[in-house]
Amino acid sequence: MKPIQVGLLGAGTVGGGVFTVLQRNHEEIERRAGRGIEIAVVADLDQERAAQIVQNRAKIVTDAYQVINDPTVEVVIELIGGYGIAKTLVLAAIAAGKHVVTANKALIAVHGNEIFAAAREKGVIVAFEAAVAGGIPIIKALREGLTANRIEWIAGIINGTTNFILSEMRDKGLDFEVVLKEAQRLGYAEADPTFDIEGIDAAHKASIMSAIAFGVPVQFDKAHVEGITNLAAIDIKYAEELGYRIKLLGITKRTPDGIELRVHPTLIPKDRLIANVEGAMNAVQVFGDAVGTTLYYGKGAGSEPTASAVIADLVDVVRYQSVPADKRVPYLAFQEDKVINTVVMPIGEITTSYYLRLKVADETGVLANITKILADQDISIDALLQKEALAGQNQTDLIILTHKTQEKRMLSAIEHMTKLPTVLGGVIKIRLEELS
Ligand SMILES: NC(=O)c1ccc[n+]([C@@H]2O[C@H](COP(=O)([O-])OP(=O)(O)OC[C@H]3O[C@@H](n4cnc5c(N)ncnc54)[C@H](O)[C@@H]3O)[C@@H](O)[C@H]2O)c1
Ligand SMILES: N[C@@H](CCO)C(=O)O
Ligand code: NA
Repeated sequence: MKPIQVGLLGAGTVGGGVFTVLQRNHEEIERRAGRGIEIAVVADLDQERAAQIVQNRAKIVTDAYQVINDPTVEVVIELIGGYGIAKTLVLAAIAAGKHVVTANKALIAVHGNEIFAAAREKGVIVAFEAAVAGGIPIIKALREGLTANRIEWIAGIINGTTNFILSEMRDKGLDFEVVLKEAQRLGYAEADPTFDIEGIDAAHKASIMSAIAFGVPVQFDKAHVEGITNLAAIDIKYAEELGYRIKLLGITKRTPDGIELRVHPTLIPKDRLIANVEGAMNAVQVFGDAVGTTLYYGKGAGSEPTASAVIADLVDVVRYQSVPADKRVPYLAFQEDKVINTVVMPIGEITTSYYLRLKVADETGVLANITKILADQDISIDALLQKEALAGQNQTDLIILTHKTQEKRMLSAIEHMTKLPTVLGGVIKIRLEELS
């Protein structure tokens, strides 16, 4: 049988990996798929770079529509990125009746509902394993492997760039900017690295996982997003002293009042496996009612790890293209007419524990005032660390860990604390999750 003909849009970091891995493992891949896979035509605006990557293994064109409209092309891989032209091209490919494989989490998170609706109409597959946690088969795990479970929550380190930055800053004392440049050089960072450092990329991925876990539409616009740019080195240090590590987590939880969907720096107990995921590595922890906790670990970025997921999707297309559309695993794991519009709770409504850092005057009665404010909001203290005042200074750092409370109660307590004359400056608040 003739190999399935694939068209590639965007021959960059990931596209290069797809060529390399397909070539190196073509025998194994064909034995698994039951049919060869051949990238026949590639579109890239940067002809020079594309030529270096493609190395005469496929025809190269500049115009993406030449790929989409090529009658021999059955599957289009979209590796351009972003939700601008990529959206137009993916919808055009679907309209032309092509199956689509994409690594583009921004596109799926923002326009996924529209794209899946168009694909359903045309009966084509849209596969996006590479979009969440790169090479880790987390989409497959959530959609298929865990399908017996009522999933309760997911928490993941799903952005390699920020995990790399946090690890290098902590271990080597390197500056934020230096580490970010290195992440860019290694090909981990997004075209616009603010997507990484401001938590947007992680929120894209968390929104996709949330939809698949809970049978809700993709709701990136409802996610609460905080990145790592306001995180101070001193908080990483104090967290360590208290037995915690700070990670940028993407979290989604089922609660009786709705779904929590949030990305922010989070304290995690140091002895949790996920707390020890370092460098650009990713890990996703999923709690299902039947299976309990499961953990998925691996490379979430980089050329070949991401290509691993793209090619797995290509193999799925080969295997399932002849299966009638309504008999395939649904795009978002739940049957389309069973997707429910469960509310995503505003951040004030969520419940979690907290780390607080206050700069306080080194005077008697300071602590009593602060603990009273917390008690008034019904917030219970779990641990307290008061640093010794430096010689000649009559101010000191006070660190408080609380038990779980509602965010709006905490915000109210912080407002009251800030008004105390003995609390100097703002109160730093970082959320804390036990993940057990
Ligand atoms: N790099 C990673 O580790 C990684 C991991 C997971 C997912 N992704 C996702 O994979 C996608 C590709 O990432 P990448 O790192 O390979 O990007 P890249 O910037 O290395 O490659 C993108 C390529 O697309 C080309 N391009 C841009 N506009 C085009 C157009 N209109 N027509 C044709 N080609 C065009 C560019 O010239 C470039 O060669 C993105 O969606 C990214 O978020 C990347
Ligand atoms: N910029 C992303 C690439 C993988 O999606 C990261 O750093 O994880
Ligand atoms: Na993946």
